[in-house]
Amino acid sequence: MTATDVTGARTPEAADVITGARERIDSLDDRIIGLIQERMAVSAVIQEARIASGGRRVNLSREMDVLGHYRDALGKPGTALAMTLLELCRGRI
Ligand SMILES: C=C(O[C@@H]1C=C(C(=O)O)C=C[C@H]1O)C(=O)O
Repeated sequence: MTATDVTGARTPEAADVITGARERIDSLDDRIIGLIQERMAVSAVIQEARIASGGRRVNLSREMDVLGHYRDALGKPGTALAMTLLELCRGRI
């Protein structure tokens, strides 16, 4: 397969642009995944502390703030992204 086949570009120049930009996206995705894993670990510390103190794992008012933060920054899809992050961090409810 040529670079143009793999990228869907119709010229070698466009294929070069796409190949370079895809490398940046792959690197960004690795960093995003690392940040999500870090978020999961910090969230777990909070949940464990609350449960050990006799509280509940989930705190809905805080989750509303998190959802609002993502919605304000990213619009409606931000809410869906935040819901997925919350599920990753505290499991399904
Ligand atoms: C981390 C917390 O605990 C839970 C997980 C949250 C999160 O991952 O953002 C938010 C609220 C809680 O349901 C918290 O209360 O801050």
